[in-house]
Amino acid sequence: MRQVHKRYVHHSTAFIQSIVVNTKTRTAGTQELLERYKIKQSKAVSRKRVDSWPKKEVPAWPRLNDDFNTCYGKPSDSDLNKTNHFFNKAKVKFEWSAASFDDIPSQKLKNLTTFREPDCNTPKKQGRDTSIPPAWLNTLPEVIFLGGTNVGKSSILNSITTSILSKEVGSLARVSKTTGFTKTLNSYNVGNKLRMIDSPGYGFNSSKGQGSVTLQYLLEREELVRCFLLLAGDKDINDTDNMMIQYMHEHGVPFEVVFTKMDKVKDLNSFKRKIESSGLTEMPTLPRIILTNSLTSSTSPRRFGIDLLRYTIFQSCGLIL
Ligand SMILES: Nc1nc2c(ncn2[C@@H]2O[C@H](COP(=O)(O)OP(=O)(O)OP(=O)(O)O)[C@@H](O)[C@H]2O)c(=O)[nH]1
Ligand SMILES: [Mg+2]
Repeated sequence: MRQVHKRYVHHSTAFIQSIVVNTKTRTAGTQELLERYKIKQSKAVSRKRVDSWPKKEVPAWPRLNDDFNTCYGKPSDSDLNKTNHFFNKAKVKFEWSAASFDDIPSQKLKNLTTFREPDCNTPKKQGRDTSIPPAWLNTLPEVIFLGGTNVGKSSILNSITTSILSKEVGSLARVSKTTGFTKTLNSYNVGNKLRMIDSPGYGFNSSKGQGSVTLQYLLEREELVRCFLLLAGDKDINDTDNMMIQYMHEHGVPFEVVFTKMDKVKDLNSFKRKIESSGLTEMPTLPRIILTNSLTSSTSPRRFGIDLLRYTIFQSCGLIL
């Protein structure tokens, strides 16, 4: 019986069954062999199913992240792993909020040390503590998310700082359906290596003051290393977006373009035509074009493009070559 086990252990169920039928002797050993074979087969089938899931989950649009950025080449797996590891593990802290450029703590300090004349006659104000936490004053590279109101600036900040495996996005920056929700520049310290700045959007339900704080920040902030201009994938690029692109280009402000809400894009061909006719791919500064979704849905069940965005941020901060 032992020999039969050895000889037929790799044969098909039908063949083993035929032996059983032919001999008409359903011995305990053959039965056991059959059962084991069935279990092995069912495990192989379920393994196959698991392997084929991710492919089915990838919609067509994330592949455009390669097509639109051919001049940069694909980041290596090891670099992507390094950046993902950093953003997955880094402690992220909200630090300051600024309604005007001079409200930014380090700018406030600079102004105080530059312009304040010693005035011995004025008595010191009592009670109010105006000290700035030293942690807010350390110089770190900064990136800013810009774009129209409701385009998904606060959501992308949450998406970057949430583990890529998690479907639910964190709520560090406040997100709202109300257009024009973010009213100030808001700074988030990421692992004490860099700062990400959320900004008030331009366009509908924004104010002149919010626009000027952002523009002043773009021109004067020494710590700024890269802007990420967000455009909604499911909407047209409007005049204000074009003015912003022109403004950054003319003033030599380095920027990349991030398309958000790609999960809402129904016609990928017309999306491609939109990019081609926008002139973005012909700009001499060659902005990266990064396509993302911060919310998951049945058609985009994972958050795509976030790893490339994380990598680009990390690279622009000089944290990876
Ligand atoms: N479907 C989809 N919705 C998104 C995505 N990103 C953001 N949203 C939604 O868009 C709305 C606005 O998102 P916010 O992140 O608050 O946008 P914002 O640019 O910060 O808006 P303001 O602060 O008002 O300028 C919210 O209802 C988000 O849930 C996305 O990738 N896909
Ligand atoms: Mg916002």
